[in-house]
Amino acid sequence: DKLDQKQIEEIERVERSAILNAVKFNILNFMPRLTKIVFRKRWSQFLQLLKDRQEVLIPLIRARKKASEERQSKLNDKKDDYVLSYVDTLFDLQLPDEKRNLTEKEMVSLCNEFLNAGTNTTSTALEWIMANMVKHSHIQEKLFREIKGVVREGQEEVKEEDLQKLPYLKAIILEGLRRHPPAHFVLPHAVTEDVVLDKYLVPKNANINFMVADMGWDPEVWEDPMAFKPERFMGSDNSSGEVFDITGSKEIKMMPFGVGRRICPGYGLAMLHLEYFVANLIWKFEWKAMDGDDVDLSEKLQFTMVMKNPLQALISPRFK
Ligand code: HEM
Repeated sequence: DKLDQKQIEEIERVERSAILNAVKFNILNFMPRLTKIVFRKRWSQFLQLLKDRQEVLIPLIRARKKASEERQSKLNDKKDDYVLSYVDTLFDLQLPDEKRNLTEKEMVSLCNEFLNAGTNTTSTALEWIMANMVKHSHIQEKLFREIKGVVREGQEEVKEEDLQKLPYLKAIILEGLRRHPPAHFVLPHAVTEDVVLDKYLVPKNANINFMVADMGWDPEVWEDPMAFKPERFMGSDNSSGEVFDITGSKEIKMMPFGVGRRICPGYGLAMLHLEYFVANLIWKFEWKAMDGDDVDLSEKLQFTMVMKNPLQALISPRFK
């Protein structure tokens, strides 16, 4: 909140270029000694990007550290309006094995992870869901009617507390995450000891990952998996009748946020954001395809799996 527009644009510039180059730089994770020679130019672009990012974020981290120290020295019994930020939680963190605090560069790396993991994923999911609202006008209409049944006449905004009364909205978000998970894989994991799984040996330290998208499209688990049908998450179509457990604590039918110990720590916030934004975008506007054009759902791998042709739609206010 306290940054000016120029600072925000600078952060956006360095974060955005990291995202746009993520796929290109991926190869540098493998055999750095070799790739430092073979991909010399790519390495120097990557190092420049890190430097740029550090130049933008380190002054902000230092300013925050100063503010938090000043506050500590003045602290008395009175409560103030200080809101603990993510970076505040990093200052006193001790690495248990090395018994040291984080370096500034490590903090930059973590802030970068948090900023990108918390924005790009949600905005990608939102675009896919809205694309499906444009493509399937009957689903959009059904959602609008559901909201109308809950939100009072003349109420400008769908409020956070209204969201829990909108099961069809929730079903649309879940279906969006199943059909178009922003991350087709989770972050790389590794096993800490040799494990035998289904007769296959997974050796200690081996890198493993999970095919998130394919799990959500498995025809043995999901009927007509490539169709966008929110109803599959509603009462009669959902045999247990329970709210779908996105954390996969009992069974894993899809895992757009990963599952277990390393599940996305932001999944609650992400679900809230998606429900809130989709509800309000549909409550306030009617969304239609351009000139009767169909919506192209082709994918492109960026940092997340984005729409190859970004969504274009005609939107008109519902209330004038
Ligand atoms: C629709 C939105 C989102 C999706 C689909 C998503 C998905 C994921 C996935 C698949 C992972 C990897 C899990 C694993 O390695 O097993 C992950 C990790 C992570 N997510 Fe999210 N995420 C979303 C939103 C958010 C938000 C809003 C935040 C923060 C406010 C966030 C912060 C993180 C962080 C920090 C990690 C790394 C955790 C770690 O290293 O263990 N994500 N997310």
